[in-house]
Amino acid sequence: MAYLQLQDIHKSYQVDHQEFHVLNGINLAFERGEFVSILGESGGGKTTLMNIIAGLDSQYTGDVLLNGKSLKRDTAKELDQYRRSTIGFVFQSFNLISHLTIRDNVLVSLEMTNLSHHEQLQRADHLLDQVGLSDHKNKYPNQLSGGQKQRVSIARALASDPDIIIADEPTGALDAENTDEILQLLNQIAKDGKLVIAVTHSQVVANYGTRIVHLANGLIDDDRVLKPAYPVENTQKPFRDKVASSRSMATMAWHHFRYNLKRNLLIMFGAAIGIFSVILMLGLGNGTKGYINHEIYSQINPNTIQVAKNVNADNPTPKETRLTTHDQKRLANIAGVKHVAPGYFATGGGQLKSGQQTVTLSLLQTFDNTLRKSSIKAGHAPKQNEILISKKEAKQLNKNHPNQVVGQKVTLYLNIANDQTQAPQVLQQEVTISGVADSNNLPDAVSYGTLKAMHQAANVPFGPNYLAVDITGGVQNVQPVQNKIKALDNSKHKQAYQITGAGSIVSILNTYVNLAVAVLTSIAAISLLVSAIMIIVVLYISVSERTKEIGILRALGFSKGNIRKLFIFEAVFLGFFSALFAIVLAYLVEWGVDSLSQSGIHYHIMQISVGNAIFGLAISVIICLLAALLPARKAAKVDPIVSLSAE
Ligand SMILES: Nc1ncnc2c1ncn2[C@@H]1O[C@H](COP(=O)(O)OP(=O)(O)OP(=O)(O)O)[C@@H](O)[C@H]1O
Repeated sequence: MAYLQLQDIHKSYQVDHQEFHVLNGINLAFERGEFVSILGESGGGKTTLMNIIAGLDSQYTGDVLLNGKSLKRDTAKELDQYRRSTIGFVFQSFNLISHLTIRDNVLVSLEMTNLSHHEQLQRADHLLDQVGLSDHKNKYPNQLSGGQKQRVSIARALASDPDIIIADEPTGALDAENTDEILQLLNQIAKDGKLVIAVTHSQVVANYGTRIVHLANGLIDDDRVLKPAYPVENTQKPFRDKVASSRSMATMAWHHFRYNLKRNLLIMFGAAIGIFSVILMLGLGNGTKGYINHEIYSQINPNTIQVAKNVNADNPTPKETRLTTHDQKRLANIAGVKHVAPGYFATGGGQLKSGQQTVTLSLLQTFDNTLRKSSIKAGHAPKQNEILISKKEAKQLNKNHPNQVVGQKVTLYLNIANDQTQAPQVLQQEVTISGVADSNNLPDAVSYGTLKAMHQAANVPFGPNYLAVDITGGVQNVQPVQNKIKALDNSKHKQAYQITGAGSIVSILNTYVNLAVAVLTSIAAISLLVSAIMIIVVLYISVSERTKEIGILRALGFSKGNIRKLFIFEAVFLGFFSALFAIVLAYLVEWGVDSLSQSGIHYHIMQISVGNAIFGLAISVIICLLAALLPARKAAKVDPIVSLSAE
């Protein structure tokens, strides 16, 4: 049984609905140790036959047997494996990968072996030494002469220690001296026990080998043995072949990424703009939210909330809004509630009178923990028969020195509705101004005891119309407790209580800010779409530019999956570095904006979190991955025969 056998090979091409016969029944048998030259007229089908032997073309009739095993029924993966382990290619136009060094070109084949990286390097260096190129291993292909390039391609063909070397016009582009050197190398390969099949037009080349096969009209018309095949001693391979790992494909993609660095920098800059805008908007959202919360929380205590009775009526009577000790106990029993204090909010308003001056009070309530002591600019919190007033009202009493009103005696008039007599009534009490609040918007405040005494003195029923609920721990505990309070019901209402006071609007404000940030981020995200389209275009161009490289890799035994990964990895690098670029840019802008906002509003209005940066990175990589899917698929589908014959 011959080592390689071609049985009745027929091959035809369909051109304009016409069948064009190229091979009309080829029968040949080859042994290892032979150096066979295939001669024949141009267009006679020599390359077509080589592609069939190499497992690149499976659209033929007849069979190719290797050690008696048919290639015909092999799957695409099995044919990849056959090329990887059994076939080495030497092309007329060398077909080296231009962005890889000489050594890396040889290493490409070695990536598909089970040798360690160190052993791969050793073997690549040994092979380059064998072809006399050890001094050139760090050069790129365009820095070599034609003969040197062909020697690299021979070193690459030998890298995976294949049993068959297919050389298509190996000396076609070389002068006489280089031709002689290459023929000596090919002859040595045959002497080492491999089967060398060379397609040639040159009788000189043909005479160098051990056998000449002549092809005419798609048939073998002459098969001459010049000398016996070289003896084959050891056919045991020193290592095994394997599918190239993802790591190898990533390394290869990285080489190409670096080789095209200038172009990639421009693409990355374009892609980074979108990511940068998104990160910036998120940072601005954090800052704005933080600023609003900071402004509000510096005046009110977020850990104390005001809880009122839920009443449907538009003008509820005081009795309807009054909370009982039962309500107080119910709220105190909720997990996370530290303390519940009665509070009163004067819905009817009131006035302060001092001599001829009258100040209308916009808001009056009991001083409770919702109001921060730190918000008192002058004086102290109100005790019995004292009142804390806002800055605005203090200015009405003393325009030039508002803080000097502290200690001044005034008369407090309180408008109430007496729910026994159903008539409006005015309560009055002499009080001392205990302090001035550091804001125009904070309510005036008296102690609960003061209000209680005023009502009792006039014999009017009194009770809290809200409860100040202190919540343990940090601000994050507030929402869960609020939710629990909202879940409580009573005989009249599904929701027995409502949360009131300034604290309740913080979450509403935050919702608005979140909404605004989401809108701005979505607008910024449109530029991401533009980036994605740009990356798709760039990768498509890259696939077209690299069809030859894809063909070479497929001929060397890289699978379709490997080729897909090659492009996907390159896209991931693009996405990753674009995002890094965007993150650095965003932090620089944050630094600039913050120095301005610090001097203006004394607050970091731009707050890019690590989470925002990671989000930007993830989005960028995901977009590039998605953008790479179609081009990578196209690359994997490239027909190696077509791409290798491309000009
Ligand atoms: N994909 C294809 N579609 C149609 N015809 C093709 C295709 N590939 C090759 N042919 C034709 O098949 C014939 C054999 O081509 P092939 O390249 O095998 O010849 P060759 O003997 O290697 O020629 P040369 O010595 O000039 O390189 C040619 O006539 C060519 O035009």
